[in-house]
Amino acid sequence: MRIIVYGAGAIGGTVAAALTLSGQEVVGIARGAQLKAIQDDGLLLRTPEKTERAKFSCVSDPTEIDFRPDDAILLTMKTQDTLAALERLRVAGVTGQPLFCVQNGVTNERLALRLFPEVHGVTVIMPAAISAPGEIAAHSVPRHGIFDIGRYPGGSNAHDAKLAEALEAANIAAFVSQDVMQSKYGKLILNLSNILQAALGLDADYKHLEALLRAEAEAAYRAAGIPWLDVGAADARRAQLVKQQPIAGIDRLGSSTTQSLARGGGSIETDYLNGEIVLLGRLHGVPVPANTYFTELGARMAREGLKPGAVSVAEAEAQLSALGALPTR
Ligand SMILES: NC(=O)C1=CN([C@@H]2O[C@H](COP(=O)(O)OP(=O)(O)OC[C@H]3O[C@@H](n4cnc5c(N)ncnc54)[C@H](OP(=O)(O)O)[C@@H]3O)[C@@H](O)[C@H]2O)C=CC1
Ligand SMILES: CC(C)(CO)C(=O)C(=O)O
Repeated sequence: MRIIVYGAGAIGGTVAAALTLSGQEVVGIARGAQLKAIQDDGLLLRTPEKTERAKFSCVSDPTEIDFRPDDAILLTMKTQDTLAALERLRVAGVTGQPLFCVQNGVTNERLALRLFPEVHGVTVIMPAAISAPGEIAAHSVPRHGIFDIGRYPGGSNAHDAKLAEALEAANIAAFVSQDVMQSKYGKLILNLSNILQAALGLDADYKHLEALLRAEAEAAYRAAGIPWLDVGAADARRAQLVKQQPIAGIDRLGSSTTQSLARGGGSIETDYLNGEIVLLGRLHGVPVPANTYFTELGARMAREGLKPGAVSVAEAEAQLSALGALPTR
C-alpha cells in the first residue's frame, strides 16, 4: 500500500511525516509555500520530545500521480476545500481506491461518496499546526494522536484495518470502529468551540457560550435522530495517549479555525462545523440562534481578514441577547 496525503498541512503534514519516518511509502499533495518547502527539503516534524525531518515525494495536483489500485488516499484539507479536491481526484483517474476523510465535521464523507464508492471516515484527535512552511508542530505525547477509522456510512473492512496498522506503526493510535460517524458527530460537538476561541481569543472566558452551542447541537441531533459518542474528556483513551504539551520556541497552539484566521487565507471551516448545526436546525425545526450567529461571524471574519480575538465576549453576548439566544442583562 502507498498512502497519498492530500493537503499536507497541520494534520496531513503530521500524518505524512510520521508515516514516512516509520518506513511507509507516502506521496503528499500540497500547495504554495508549503509545497515548495516540502519539495526542497522535506517536512520538519516538531514534537515536545524530538524534531525529525521526513522526506517524501510531494506534488501540487493529483494529476501528477500515477495512481495504483492499492493506493489509499487521505483527505486532509479543510472541508471548504474538499469538493474541489475530489474533482481533481476524479480528473486524475482515481476510481475504486479507498478514500479516508481525515477531517473534522460530517460533510466530507457524503461529498466523497457521491463521486467515489469506497469512502471511510476518520475522527481526528490530534493537536497540530503549521509552525512555518515546511514545519509542523505536533503537540501530543506519547502518541501524535488518536484516530477512529471506519467505513462510511457504517461498518468497517480490510482498508480500515490496513490503514490502522500503518498509523499504529507511525505512533498514531488507531482504532477501527463499526460506527465512525457516531464519534465524528461527537467530535463535531467539541469543534463548535473552535469559532469561540478564534473570534474571542485564546484567553477569553467563553464557557457559558460553549454550553449554549452544545445544547443547541444536542437538541438538533435529538430532533434529527442522530446518535453521537462523547470523544471529549469522557474518552478514557485521551488521558493515556494524547497529552498536549508545549514545544520549546513554538507559540501556544490554537484550534484549526484559529490557525486559519491567523494565516488570513480568506476561508474558514465554520460553515461545516457550527454550520452543520444550523443546517440540522433548519431541517428539523429546532432553534439554533447561537450557532447561526457564530457561523455568520466566522464567515465575516474570514471575509474581512479579521485576526483571532478581534471580537469581545461582551459584543458577542450583546448580539446573542438581541437574537434571544441569551437572556438580556
Ligand atoms: N489542526 C488541528 O489541530 C486539527 C485539525 N483537524 C481537522 O483536520 C482537517 C485539516 O485541518 P488542518 O490540517 O488544520 O488544516 P491546514 O490548513 O493546516 O492543512 C490543510 C492543507 O491542505 C492544503 N490544501 C487544501 N486544498 C488543497 C489542494 N486542492 N491542493 C493542495 N493542497 C491543498 C491547504 O493549503 P492552503 O493553506 O493553501 O489552503 C493546507 O496546507 C480539518 O478538517 C480540521 O478541522 C482535526 C483535528 C485537529
Ligand atoms: C478539538 C481541536 C481544537 C483539537 O485540536 C480540533 O479538532 C481542531 O483544532 O480543529
